[in-house]
Amino acid sequence: MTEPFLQVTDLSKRFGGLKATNNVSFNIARDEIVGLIGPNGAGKTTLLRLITGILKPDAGTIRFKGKNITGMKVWDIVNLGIAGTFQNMRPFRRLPIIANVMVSCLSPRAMKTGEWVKRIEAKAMDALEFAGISDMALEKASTLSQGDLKRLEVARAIATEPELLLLDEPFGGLSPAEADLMAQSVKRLHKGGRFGRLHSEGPAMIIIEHKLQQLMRIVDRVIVLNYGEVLLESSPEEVVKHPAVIESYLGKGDE
Ligand SMILES: Nc1ncnc2c1ncn2[C@@H]1O[C@H](COP(=O)(O)OP(=O)(O)OP(=O)(O)O)[C@@H](O)[C@H]1O
Repeated sequence: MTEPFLQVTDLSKRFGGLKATNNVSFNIARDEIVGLIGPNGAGKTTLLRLITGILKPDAGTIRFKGKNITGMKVWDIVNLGIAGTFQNMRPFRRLPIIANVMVSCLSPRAMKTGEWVKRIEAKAMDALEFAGISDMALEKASTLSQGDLKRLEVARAIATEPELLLLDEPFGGLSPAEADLMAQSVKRLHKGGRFGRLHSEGPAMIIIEHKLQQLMRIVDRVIVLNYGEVLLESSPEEVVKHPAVIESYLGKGDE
């Protein structure tokens, strides 16, 4: 039997007495886009941070392409092909926006031997173009709005040419029209191909998002978290109909 692409088993993480992630198990297939939803504080961001190695779990395992990556360093996990964007965005604020993306292009995974700075710059520019902020490339990252910081994070993540992309609220801070465009771009990226000099293998994706309208249009499956546990795992159509989801999540309105 072939190993699942990503396999999370009995994952738990506590912060003091709080069980932020409680015995969470799920698999992701190579060709999937999966939505991760749930009320504020349900443990969504914690779960993605555990997968990328920013946080270490107290218990459980994470396997990627058959390899146990539990507790590995972030940089090593990036090099295996997992990249993420996170709410707590910390760019190099004094550097130009394009330099922030060039740093990602310099990861051993993304950089081909003998590549010249000009080529890396061109690749970073393509990533910025994909994210819709190439016109601001030479401005300092400190000048970016919240919404544009999000786009910078997307550009930085895709510049590593990941096989698994973890997006934390990619539509946050964007207007409905901008969110629609970003959703289309995300879907296009998932299909894979060339974006200028950037090659996309068509990454599998896990997307945290409160803007369900845009999210449900692009995902194959949805995992609903509540109090750190998996409440439900189903198709978008089933999830939006589920009484527990309507009560605990949709009832509060599609923000
Ligand atoms: N570093 C930390 N130290 C202590 N508590 C934390 C830490 N990170 C998260 N928590 C707590 O863990 C719980 C889960 O937080 P998390 O950010 O994962 O939820 P979330 O589902 O992503 O929420 P939101 O939709 O608001 O972003 C929350 O109660 C949060 O306060």
